[in-house]
Amino acid sequence: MPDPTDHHPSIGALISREVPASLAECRQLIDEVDALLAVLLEYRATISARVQQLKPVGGRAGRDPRREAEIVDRMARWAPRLGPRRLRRIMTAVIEESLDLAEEAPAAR
Ligand SMILES: O=C(O)C(=O)C[C@]1(C(=O)O)C=C[C@@H](O)C=C1
Repeated sequence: MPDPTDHHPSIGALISREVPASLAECRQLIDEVDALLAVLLEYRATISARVQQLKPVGGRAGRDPRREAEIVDRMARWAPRLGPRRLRRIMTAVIEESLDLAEEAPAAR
């Protein structure tokens, strides 16, 4: 898989900055990164809700552990310090919350 920052150069520029030395600057950068994470999580949840409508069995009943393991393994290539164990915990929460949202508010058709 190509480096994801190849397609999103502004993200590449953001993460290639040196980690700041001051608390205020670190928090400012964290706020910037968290805003991006929020936008991406929201978008991911929207796509996941659509997938639930497209699968023969959607929602929690159609949970696919093999697909979830593939997602984590692929992500671990781009987040080697977090690694698969932490990423699995993070992505399990992300996926479960997405399925929960999809049940509450199905994707618009
Ligand atoms: O790919 C799927 O089959 C999905 O339902 C999407 C998704 C996800 O949000 O990534 C959600 C639940 C599955 O267990 C696996 C992945």
